[in-house]
Amino acid sequence: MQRPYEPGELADDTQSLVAKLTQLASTERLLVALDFDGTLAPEVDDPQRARALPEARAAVLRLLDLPNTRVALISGRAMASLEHVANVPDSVLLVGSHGVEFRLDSPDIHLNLDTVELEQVEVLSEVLEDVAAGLAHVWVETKPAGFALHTRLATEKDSRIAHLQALSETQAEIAGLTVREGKNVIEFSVRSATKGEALLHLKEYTKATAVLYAGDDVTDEDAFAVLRPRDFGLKSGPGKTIAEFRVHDPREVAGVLALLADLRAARP
Ligand SMILES: O=P(O)(O)OC[C@H]1O[C@H](O[C@H]2O[C@H](CO)[C@@H](O)[C@H](O)[C@H]2O)[C@H](O)[C@@H](O)[C@@H]1O
Repeated sequence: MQRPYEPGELADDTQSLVAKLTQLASTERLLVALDFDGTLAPEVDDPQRARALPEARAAVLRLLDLPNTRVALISGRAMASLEHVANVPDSVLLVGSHGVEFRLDSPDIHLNLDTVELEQVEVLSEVLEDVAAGLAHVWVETKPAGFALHTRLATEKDSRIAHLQALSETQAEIAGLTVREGKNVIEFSVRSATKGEALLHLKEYTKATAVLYAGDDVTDEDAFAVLRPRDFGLKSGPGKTIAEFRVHDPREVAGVLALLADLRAARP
């Protein structure tokens, strides 16, 4: 088992990270918004088996208990899948399907696809299931307003074919489709929404005076893009980013969240 994270083990530029985190911790109303896969939970082959690291979960629960502090998860997962894998108290605000689905302080989740969208979902399903059927280890995950085509366990060649076929065949059938490329996945949605729009909505909803956003994938860049100078952007893992700070992996994300909880709990 890995030993617990110690402050001082953070990746690059620890001093400025701690200084900015200290400033963030003193804000009046704090929103901590977190991506799930690759940020709180290490990547695994079966999406339904992904779980937040125990230390990440513990830090989230500590933050949740602090006054004037809200915690949100903003994920590409469908809401039902996010609820299942995250298994967090109802007071955590949830955003699913990259900003298409919201679970705020009431249990109701409204989506209400119109007739055209419902037809598009059906066409998408047929096209993508067809692509997946012809290639080994390529499979389709269903979401309320679209689908994710997973290629994690496929060969590089099959993965390329899957992406090319899925892109050309879906776009030939449906105009204006939202397409998002992620880690070993390509996603198609009949509703357009971004994590940036979701974060702005949550910021307004919580009346937050400052925000921490942490994420690891390309779609998280939309959320980093709406952060203001007083906010805190944290990228988990490698890859191009506009986030101000970076750590190596979910374990280090958990370390940052634990330190934020310490700093916020200790503020006068
Ligand atoms: O926005 P996120 O919370 O990061 O969700 C992004 C996608 O996560 C899931 O897929 C990814 O994680 C899986 C589990 O580690 C992995 O097997 C897969 O290769 C990754 O792409 C989820 O299945 C997708 O629906 C999410 O959009």
